[in-house]
Amino acid sequence: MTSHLITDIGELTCVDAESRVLHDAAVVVEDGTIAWIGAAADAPEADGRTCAEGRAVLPGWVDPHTHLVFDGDRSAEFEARMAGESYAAGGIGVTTEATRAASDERLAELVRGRVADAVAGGTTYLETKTGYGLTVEEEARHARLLAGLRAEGLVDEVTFLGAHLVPAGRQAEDYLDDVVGPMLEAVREHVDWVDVFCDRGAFDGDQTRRVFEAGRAAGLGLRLHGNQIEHGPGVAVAVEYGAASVDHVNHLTDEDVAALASTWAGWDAAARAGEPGTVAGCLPACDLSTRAPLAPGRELLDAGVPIALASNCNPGTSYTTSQNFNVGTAVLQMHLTLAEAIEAATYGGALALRAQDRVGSIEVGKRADLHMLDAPAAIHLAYRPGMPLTHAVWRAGRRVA
Ligand SMILES: N=CN[C@@H](CCC(=O)O)C(=O)O
Ligand SMILES: [Zn+2]
Repeated sequence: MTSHLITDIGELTCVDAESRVLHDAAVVVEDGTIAWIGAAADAPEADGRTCAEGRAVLPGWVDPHTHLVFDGDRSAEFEARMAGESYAAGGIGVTTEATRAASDERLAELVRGRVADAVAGGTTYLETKTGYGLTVEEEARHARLLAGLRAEGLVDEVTFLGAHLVPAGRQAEDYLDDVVGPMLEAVREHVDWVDVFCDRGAFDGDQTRRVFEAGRAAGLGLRLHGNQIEHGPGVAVAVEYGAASVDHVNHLTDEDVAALASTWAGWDAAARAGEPGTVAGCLPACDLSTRAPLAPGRELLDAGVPIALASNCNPGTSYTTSQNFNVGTAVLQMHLTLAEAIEAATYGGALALRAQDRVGSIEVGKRADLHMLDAPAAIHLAYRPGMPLTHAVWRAGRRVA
């Protein structure tokens, strides 16, 4: 057994059920797991030692929503949007064409680079998706690539998003026959989740139900892109099927918020036990990049709906993996407290991936995923937006940045 002591931590944000923030603290990691937390003065001896010199430490970010398998450039589309164009789902087809043309080696190199960027920004637990293949062969190729990276420990959860867009030249129902049939069959062994883009220009409520039925029957967890472009059935379908998360949530009615809150009736937040409901995934970088109204994170929290902050890294709507940026923006623009924003980007993401018993907080027995800032307090994430504040990152106790 090897142990490592991280000591002289100026501010330790645990994100545990009591929301403890310790000062002059220390953490001991043993074989990749958090073994001890307490006052630096009381810390036990360990084989190795890192002195934080008063810096702040928090859990590594959990990013429960990314699309990292893509090639091609859509900066012109972004520029047109900044000149007044609206975001439309059709851009997915542009990336699909470029991604299909990329070799396995090139795609793997691109994904590895994006994961490295995420880790360098403090992310230690990451979900990512297919969705720019949109044929049986291509979706299977992307799912295989991601499963390989998961086996290497580079990504943590893999999602099948064959229902991202109806590809050019296909009819929706005919394409969905593939998605719920041979495509699902081909990706099944490589993926953990199934996702659907339920919105204008993509799939409607009944089409989403069809994919959910098939995904559930195949043993996959359910997640959804919904209520991004306009108000629609996304949240209602996510609630109906007990999806782990519904992400974007820019256009919500009071009924949507109440329906999401109702899914948490079996969850004891104080004990962090019971049956978790549907997490609302808020994507501030995406909202800014599409000039959409920021997701109503404040209202959702006030209504009792746990939220997650995710990067949604993709070439169309959110070309960033920076959770530091999202946390700063959530405080500055979404009116979350710092504690709420950090929890949403750590424990909230873990809940959205049903990984809350393993990651998302600094507690004895959890995986030692730690993020040290080059700052004495985590509020610097909002106080100094855009600054390179990540100083060191440990994933399962191993220093990765
Ligand atoms: N909205 C659906 N999918 C992505 C965008 C995909 C794209 O435009 O390439 C998203 O989550 O924002
Ligand atoms: Zn997305």
